Formats: sequence, structure tokens, C-alpha cells
Amino acid sequence: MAKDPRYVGNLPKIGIRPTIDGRRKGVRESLEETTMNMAKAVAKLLEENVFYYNGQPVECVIADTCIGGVKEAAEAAEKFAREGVGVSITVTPCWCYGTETMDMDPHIPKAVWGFNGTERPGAVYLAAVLAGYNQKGLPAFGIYGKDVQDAGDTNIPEDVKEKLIRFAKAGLAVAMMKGKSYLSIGSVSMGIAGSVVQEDFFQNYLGMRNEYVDMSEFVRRIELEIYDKEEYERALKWVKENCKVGPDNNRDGFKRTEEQKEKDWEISVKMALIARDLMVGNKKLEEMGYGEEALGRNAIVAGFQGQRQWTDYFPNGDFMETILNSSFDWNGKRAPYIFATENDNLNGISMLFGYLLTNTAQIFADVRTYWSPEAVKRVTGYTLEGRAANGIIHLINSGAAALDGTGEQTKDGKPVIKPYYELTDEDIKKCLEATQFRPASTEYFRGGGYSTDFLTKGGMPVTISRLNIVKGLGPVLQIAEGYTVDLPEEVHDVLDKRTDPTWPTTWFVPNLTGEGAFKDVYSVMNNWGANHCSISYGHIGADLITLASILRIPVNMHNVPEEKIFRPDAWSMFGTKDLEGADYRACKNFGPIYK
Ligand SMILES: C[C@H](O)[C@@H](O)[C@@H](O)C(=O)CO
Ligand SMILES: [Mn+2]
Repeated sequence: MAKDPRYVGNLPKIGIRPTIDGRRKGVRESLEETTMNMAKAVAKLLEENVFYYNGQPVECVIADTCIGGVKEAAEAAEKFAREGVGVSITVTPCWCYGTETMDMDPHIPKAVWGFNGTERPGAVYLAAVLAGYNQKGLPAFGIYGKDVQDAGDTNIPEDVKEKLIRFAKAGLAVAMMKGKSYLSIGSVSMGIAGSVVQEDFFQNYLGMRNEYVDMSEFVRRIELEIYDKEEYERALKWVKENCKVGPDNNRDGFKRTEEQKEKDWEISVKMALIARDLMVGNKKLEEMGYGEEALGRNAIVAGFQGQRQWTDYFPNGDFMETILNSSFDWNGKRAPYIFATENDNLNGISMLFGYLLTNTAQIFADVRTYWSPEAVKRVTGYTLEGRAANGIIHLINSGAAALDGTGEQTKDGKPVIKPYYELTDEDIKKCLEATQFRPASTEYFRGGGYSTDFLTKGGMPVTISRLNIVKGLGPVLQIAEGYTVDLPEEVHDVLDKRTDPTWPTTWFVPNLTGEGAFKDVYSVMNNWGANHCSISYGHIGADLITLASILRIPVNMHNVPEEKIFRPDAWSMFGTKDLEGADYRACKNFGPIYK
């Protein structure tokens, strides 16, 4: 598989550390094989269940020897550094010496699995070493099975598997974003606070850097033709053949001419190529004499200001944002480029979290309207029913959502969003067929362009999330798991027309718990911290919580069942009854990883 230019260097690996009781002449020797086998079993489990962005199984590196003391701990650390390990998991079936065998690297997310047996107590080591990690301020995840296993049992129990996988995915997400950039194209859109870049957040919490390019760079590259011209011709042809143009909804006198619309397509396609090149570079540009431009900005996520200085004069960025965020384009299927509308970098990071945890495209949306059953009844005469009975939330933005958001991909007959490497030609065809590209509303977008218009299929489990920053508190994450829902066509039409029918709609219903922010649908909307959210396929709230805890970002609202919540052991030292409060206290106490 060709290496994606956005991932400079090797992909981070997972390092496995088998720790052991160092006493020779009997104890250590009797445990060597069992301990190493635990490490191998964990490597196998992860290689079968955790995948990089391109579908490759995660690579695990096992320490060369079991770790009985500090010398072997240092040798393992050296091997891990050489191999590019970004996440560590310590495993043991027995008692070992806590502080002498620990992983001391403060930047590497860490977990310990202590085998729950009683002959040689791995779980006792687990407790001892976690106390050491806590005392030293290096939060680590503790894993030990609910049920006692027999010594020598090589099976990993289901509860342990779930925790190992959840930790590995979140730890890998942390390692994947480290050292990468967020690229702002333009600056702040329409006073949206999320598009103000808070560099300390990126640097201290995510280990990322911030890059900036003025939107005038599009003009320079368009006018001087600094893009791969062969690819451009191919892309434009593909667009003409595959992207259906829908009706122009603009009033007479506000419509763009056919000639302008033709030109809008050309600019829209060029913008997509140029934005991608700005993010990750393009070798073709070097051949054309643009060596500097060929390098890109090492961006794993980007955002485009668009409104208003660009869109008041040039075609909007909707097509560029849609196609970059999708799992395919004129080159066929490929990993999505995470790209935030309105340069809302906080939503961009929410999208990045969802993407790195699932390898699937993310949908950028405004959290636009809560429709109560009463309001729907009043304006349409229809009584909401089924999952929608308690009200619905209209997720919609000005046409920049990933085409995967149509819900037209299927697995076992059900609508899903797949990682790009699982897409079929049929999936791609259906996403395109379900989408119209509508001449942009010129009231908003004076420079025209094309907005993506689709209606997400109902019945998909999804999670919406959003990162917010509060002065004095720092970043906080909010999460709502729920489902997309279908409405009768005529009901959708009435509600959609009240907003802007040229934009993509997702009707969302959160899972209610009857408490707090999840008391009812209204409260979910009412507690949303900003105008945008990222929609991820699947119920990934538990994975987001684990990820947030590694990054020391507290979660201010979620509806994830308590038994799925997995955070570092230290969190319970901040209280065990009020988990939300304990999360805030723990995050504040430890602070960001890269401070
Ligand atoms: C066209 C409008 O300005 C929209 O872009 C606006 O409602 C937003 O999306 C705000 O987030
Ligand atoms: Mn918006």
C-alpha cells in the first residue's frame, strides 16, 4: 500500500512489556514462558482488532526479555524508542517490583494488565505498580479480569479484551496526532470562537503545532496553476460525471449565470486539490518547480475560514470540505482528510478524535434546531413517533458534510459508515446518487459555489461530540450517543424548507437517561456548548471518554453506560461516587501531558 504523505515517519507502534519477579533459582524461571506468552497473546489480540487509518493491523513490539528490574526496564525503553512505540502495555501473571519495572516515559499512554490468579499474584503487582504510577503523577490504566483464572491459562477473558482494545485505540489516537499540525486556511469565520486558534491547547494537550495560510494562497495557486493539471482535468471530468447538480433555490435576480456556475465548478475543484496539497504536500508540485509547495504542512486536520472574506467574492468551500472529508474522490477510495468548516478548529479536533478512534469519515454539522413533538405537530400536523417520539435535533451545516454521511453504505442490509478500505464501488455509487450539489444560496454566499444536499438515512447508531474551551478551566468534551432517524418525506420537507433546503440534513435523537443533560432531547440541545458538532458512526462515547482522560480533558456531559467507562486508575482517588466531578479533579491535578 502506498504510504499516505500525511503520515511522516513510521506509524506509532504499541510496546508490550512483560514484567516478572526478578528472583532467580526457581521463581523467575518458572514464570518466563507464561509471562512472555501473555505478551504474545496481547499482541495477537491487538493485531486482530486495532487498525491504522489505512486498514493495516497495528504493529506491536514486545520487549526482548521479561522485565525483572530496572536494567531490563531501561533496555525495553530503549528498544521502544528505536522502534517508534507510542503506547505501552505492561502485562504480568505474577508479583514483580513496582517502581523497578515501571514505564517512566510521561508522554506514552500506559496500561497494566495483571493476571487475576492467586498462585503468583499478578493483580497484587497491578495494585502495587498503579500506586507507584499515581504517586509519581504518571496516570496508568489498570486492567484485571473479573474472574480468577487458573495459572497458565493463556486465554484473555472478554472483559480484559474489551479494556485492552479500548485503551489501545485511544492510546494510539494520542500517538497519531502527536507532532502533527492543524492547518488554518484563513482565520476567524464570522466571529465563531471555535475558529480562534488557542495555540496552548494544541501544544500542551495534543502535542500538535499550528500552521496558518492566508486564503489568498488559493488565488495565487489558481492563477499561477500551482496544482497537478492532469489530476485537475481528471477531477473535473469525474465531478461532471458523478456529482449531480440540483435545482437552484435562489430567487430570480439572485441566481448565478450558467457561465458563472461553470466557472464555480472549476474553482471548487481547484480549491479541493490545493487545500489537500496545503495539508499534506504533493510530489507533483516539485516536478513543476514548486519544491516548497510540494512539502505541505504535515497537517492531520485543517480548517477553512470561508465566510466571509472568501465567500463574499469567490465560490464557497463546501465542495472542497465535503470531498476532502469523504472516504473517496476522483482517485477512488482513500482515507478522509479531516477538514473543518468555518475554521472551527475545536470542532476539527472533535472530528479528529472520532476519526482516529474509528478510521471512518466524520460529519461536520451545525447543531441547528431542537424540534419538540409539539412544534413538529404545530407546523406539520404530524405526531413524531418511535425513536423520534420525544423530539429531534436538526444537524445541518451549509453543505460541507462528508458524503459518507448519506448513510448509503450498507453492511448486513443496514446503513453504516465504513472505513474507506472496506468501501465497495456500489457504496460509493450510492453515496453519490443520494447527493445533489445545489447552487449555493447567494444571500449567504455572494460568490456562489455548490452546497452538498443530502438526507442522512435513519437507523444508524451515531455519536455527536464537541470540544469547548472555557477560560480558567481549559478544554472540555461533550458527548451524546444516539441514532439518526427517518421522518415521513413531507414532514422532512416542511422542516427542511424552514432552514435551507440546499444543505445536508441529519435528524438526530440522543439516547435519554432521564437524568441531567439527558433528561430529555431539549436538554441535550440546551447543554450543547457551541454551534457545531462532529457526528461519528457508532456508539463511540466510551472510546472518546478513555481518549479524553489520557489527554486530561474532562467530559462535561455524556450518556455512556457506567460499566463502559474506562479511565486511568488514579481517577478513582479523586472520588468514586461522583465520577464526573472526579474526572474534573483528576484532569486539573495532572494537567496536560505536554505542558
Ligand atoms: C450560511 C451561514 O452563515 C451558516 O454558515 C451559519 O449558519 C453557520 O453555519 C454557523 O455555524
Ligand atoms: Mn456552521
